[in-house]
Amino acid sequence: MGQRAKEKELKGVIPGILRILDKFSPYIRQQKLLIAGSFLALLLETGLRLLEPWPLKYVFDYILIPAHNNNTNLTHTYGLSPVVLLTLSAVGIVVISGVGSIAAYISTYGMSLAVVRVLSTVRANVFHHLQHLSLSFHQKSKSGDLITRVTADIEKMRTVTVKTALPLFTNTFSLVGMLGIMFWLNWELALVVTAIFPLLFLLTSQMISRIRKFAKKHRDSEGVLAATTGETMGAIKVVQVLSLQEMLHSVFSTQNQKSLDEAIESLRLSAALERAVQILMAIIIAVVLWRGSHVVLHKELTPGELLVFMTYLRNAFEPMRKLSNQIGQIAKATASGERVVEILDYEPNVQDLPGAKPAHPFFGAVRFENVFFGYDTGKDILKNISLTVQPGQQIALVGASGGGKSTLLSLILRLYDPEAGRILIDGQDIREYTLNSLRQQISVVLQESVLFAVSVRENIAYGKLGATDKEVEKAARLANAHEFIMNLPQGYDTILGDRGGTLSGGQRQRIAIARAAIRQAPIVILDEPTTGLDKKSEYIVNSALAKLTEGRTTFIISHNLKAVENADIILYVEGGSILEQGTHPELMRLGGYYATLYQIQGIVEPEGDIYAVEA
Ligand SMILES: Nc1ncnc2c1ncn2[C@@H]1O[C@H](COP(=O)(O)OP(=O)(O)OP(=O)(O)O)[C@@H](O)[C@H]1O
Repeated sequence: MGQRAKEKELKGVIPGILRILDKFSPYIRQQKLLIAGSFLALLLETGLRLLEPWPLKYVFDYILIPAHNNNTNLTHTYGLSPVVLLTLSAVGIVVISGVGSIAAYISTYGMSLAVVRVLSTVRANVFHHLQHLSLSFHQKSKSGDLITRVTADIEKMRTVTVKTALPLFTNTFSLVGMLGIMFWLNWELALVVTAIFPLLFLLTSQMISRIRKFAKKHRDSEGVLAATTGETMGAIKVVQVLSLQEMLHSVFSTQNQKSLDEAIESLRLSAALERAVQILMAIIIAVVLWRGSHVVLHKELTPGELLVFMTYLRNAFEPMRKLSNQIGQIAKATASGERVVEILDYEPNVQDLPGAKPAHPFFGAVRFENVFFGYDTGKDILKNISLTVQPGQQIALVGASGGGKSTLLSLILRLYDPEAGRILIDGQDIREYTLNSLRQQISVVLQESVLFAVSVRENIAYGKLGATDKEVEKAARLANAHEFIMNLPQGYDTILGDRGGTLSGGQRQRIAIARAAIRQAPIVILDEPTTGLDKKSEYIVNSALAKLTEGRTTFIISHNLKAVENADIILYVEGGSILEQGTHPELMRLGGYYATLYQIQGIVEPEGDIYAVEA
């Protein structure tokens, strides 16, 4: 492999680290005092580490060797008697090691604290950012994978930075110091030692990018595993009903094996690199010992100095041996970090425009002007939609499945922005309002309302943050939910199961209506809110909805034409266009799509039955 190719491989990790540092720099800057203090302690620790072998040198050169040579007349050295020198050296060993340990403690603790603080801020920000990313991003992402990025990937970065990167940083510092002193003692021997660096560089650069590649694959596979687990657990009822357990188990096992294979490959590469470095180091030690002994015999170096040299080499050896493993770990953490940065790099495509202002309390006039929209570019789902709605009007959207009804209403909430045309509320383009102030004035009840695994009270109060208990109860009464809530084990304080799984469909809808009602929003969106309910539940939910929507601009999607025949405007939507528009009598007179559908429903469903077939 050519030198250029090797450089290219190393380039993967270093820019990765730089990208991560750059993205995290605002959070790192918040900890600058702590980092600076820990760095000073690190300098002191390094200095003392370099001093460690020197007492031995003095004992060897000035006491032991002369004594060994039968020099009974030991001279004073530096004006000190041999006993004082010996005592000072012994005390020196303890003091150097003691103070060095305190400095090491301060630097390790300080740096670790800074890392933990930075990463916990990063994690909180990633979570915040994720919540603000547009629906289009979330619809394309796997939630399990996103969870892994927020949890396991950040945790990986934390452990590796604290346990690996910081010690590596410290070791690199002392290595530089040791090399400086080695050159000062004997440049020839020091050159032999430095000869190892290009070799080390070649070896590690060759392996590092492969380790990183497998680590990234492994992390991605872990994300896929988490996604499969999340998806399966989230839909466990469907899985059991359809007996999908064995099929999903086999999918999971394949993914699991793939993830393990990648993990093993990156472990194997790390281990191979570590052993190779170990052999390299043994060769260097042998050469230095061989050559160093000659130098001592030629009196160019004292035996004590060779001892210092060898001690440095041994001290350097350990970190260097670990270096390969550490670099492997750092490569893995870099892969994790890049996955986190990937999220932070996503810009929400629906966000507050510059100059957006908080909306005034809406009257509820809504206007679509030649609106075009598609989820994927080049494929229009909505085509040239124009519509005018007066405050307080009830608008029903009916038509075939997949015609674009839900999409049309999601544009009012700015879950997506139109590709062409505009939507106005009270005469002003909704993009000129801040997102929050726009959405706060729209209440939504969907077909399957999602409840959170918190108390009933909190679930309702999520509709208006800071709502009082009185407001919650009032909303629940309006939604015909108060009675059944009071019959729950802890009333309003009953904690619901995941996604409200402990309640019936009708009860969930009524809590969702209470959540919508507490907002007292001037615009209400109902997307098939009674689908899937039995007759009795439907009746109760419908009466709650009637109270919720009274006097408010209301958009309702329904497949049951009888349920919406009293609407002020009925829109027949198909293929992304409004094909017919008017009141029930007008559309019946027209004798078009609506009238045909209405008649079909009347034939299939006996008169008065509020159930309807899907169009
Ligand atoms: N997130 C999405 N990404 C890509 N295409 C989508 C997405 N959501 C909906 N679509 C497509 O857009 C079209 C309109 O869907 P939409 O849900 O608005 O129809 P609908 O009239 O509300 O249908 P239904 O009555 O079944 O709810 C469909 O062809 C659908 O497949």
